[in-house]
Amino acid sequence: MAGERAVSSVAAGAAGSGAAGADSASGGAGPDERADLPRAGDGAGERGIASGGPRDSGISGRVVVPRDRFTLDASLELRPGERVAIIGANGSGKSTLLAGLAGLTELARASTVTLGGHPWRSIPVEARGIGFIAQDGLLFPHLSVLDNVAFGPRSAGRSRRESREIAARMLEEVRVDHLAGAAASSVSGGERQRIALARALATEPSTLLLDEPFAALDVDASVEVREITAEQVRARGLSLLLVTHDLVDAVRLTDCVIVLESGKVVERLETRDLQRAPASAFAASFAGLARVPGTLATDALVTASGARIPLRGVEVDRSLRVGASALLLAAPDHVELVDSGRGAVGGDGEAARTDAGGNVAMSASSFADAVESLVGDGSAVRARLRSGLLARVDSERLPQAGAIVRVRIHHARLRPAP
Ligand SMILES: Nc1ncnc2c1ncn2[C@@H]1O[C@H](COP(=O)(O)OP(=O)(O)OP(=O)(O)O)[C@@H](O)[C@H]1O
Repeated sequence: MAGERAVSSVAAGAAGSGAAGADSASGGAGPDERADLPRAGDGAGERGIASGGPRDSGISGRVVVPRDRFTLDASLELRPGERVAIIGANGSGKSTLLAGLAGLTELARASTVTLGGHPWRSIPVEARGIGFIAQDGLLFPHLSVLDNVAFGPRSAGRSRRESREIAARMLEEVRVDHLAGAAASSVSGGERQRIALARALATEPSTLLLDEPFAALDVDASVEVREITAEQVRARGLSLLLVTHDLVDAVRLTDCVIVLESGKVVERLETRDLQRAPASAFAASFAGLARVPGTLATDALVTASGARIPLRGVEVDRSLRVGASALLLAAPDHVELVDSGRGAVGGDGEAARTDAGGNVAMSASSFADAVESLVGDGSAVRARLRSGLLARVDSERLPQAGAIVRVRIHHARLRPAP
């Protein structure tokens, strides 16, 4: 998206303030279709859009945008007040989806998006009640902080004095009122994102579109801006679409997560289920879980890439039958290297017994595996094991790649393979 954002910086700055973006410029419905809807310049901004109008209503339908390698074709359902995280690998189309809804990228004719039941194109951008914040804030560098925030209300037809009063109030709400007179080009990253939030809020949006708004900030600033954003979103009952690569953002700010893969929605789940029941590989890795394909060999043992993993500490889905393909989901913090064992993987000496049907039941709680590599995970080091599991490691006693180790799972889930 970088190129598009750069050329659209004025529109992006204005998107939070309701100025025309790409798709309104590209036409859309004729005058009759829009008769009951607010228009640019008809004073809608001064009165605010009446409740029950598009601003208060959900967004739903297909967003279609052709891209270089694929066509984004994402079905979306955002109910009023709902907060949704959009996650996916780099280049999966997350920013394209947001840019399309912000009016910064033209939607293809095949799109069927509606806002409150009205066709998207029939509603002028400034009447959609959408605020947009990009990773780098996109403030107008030649304006003061106050004038950046006043831009939206001013464009919507408010007087200069009124617009500045609104701006001052918004800056106070996000706790950067002391910067009102500063040049926008002189503020820090954290301040810039708060000002961008104030600017979006000054247009009284009902939906906020946030494209990795905390990603360029240092840890302290990102915590502060995230908390202020959460505060405002909740206090105002805003709907939210948040593009993020950060589990904390999703958990703190959203109720629901959609996963994009090559422009398609491949999974939608509640945020609280991210660490419990992610179906896609991306959602599992986003949640920090190892996702290990294996086979339920007995009712007490799963085999995975040569490792024979006892199911002690593992919650097994009731529908799984012996012999079925399964997925073991485990957070690295719940997988411990108990010592560097010896011998071949699988020949691990657990106390095993054979039941009447010839199935092997394991009584041991640990098993042998091999360290494939060490991987960084934020501030922690993890061991990637041959089975596919990730284990926490003591940074004072890092195992060697290739070492045979004993592993104990304290908590994990075993689900049917998708
Ligand atoms: N203006 C454009 N025209 C055509 N293709 C584009 C344009 N901008 C981006 N793309 C391509 O569209 C695809 C999706 O890009 P997009 O920026 O939406 O992905 P993303 O999921 O937001 O990625 P990231 O996580 O890296 O920000 C990529 O293949 C990208 O190269």
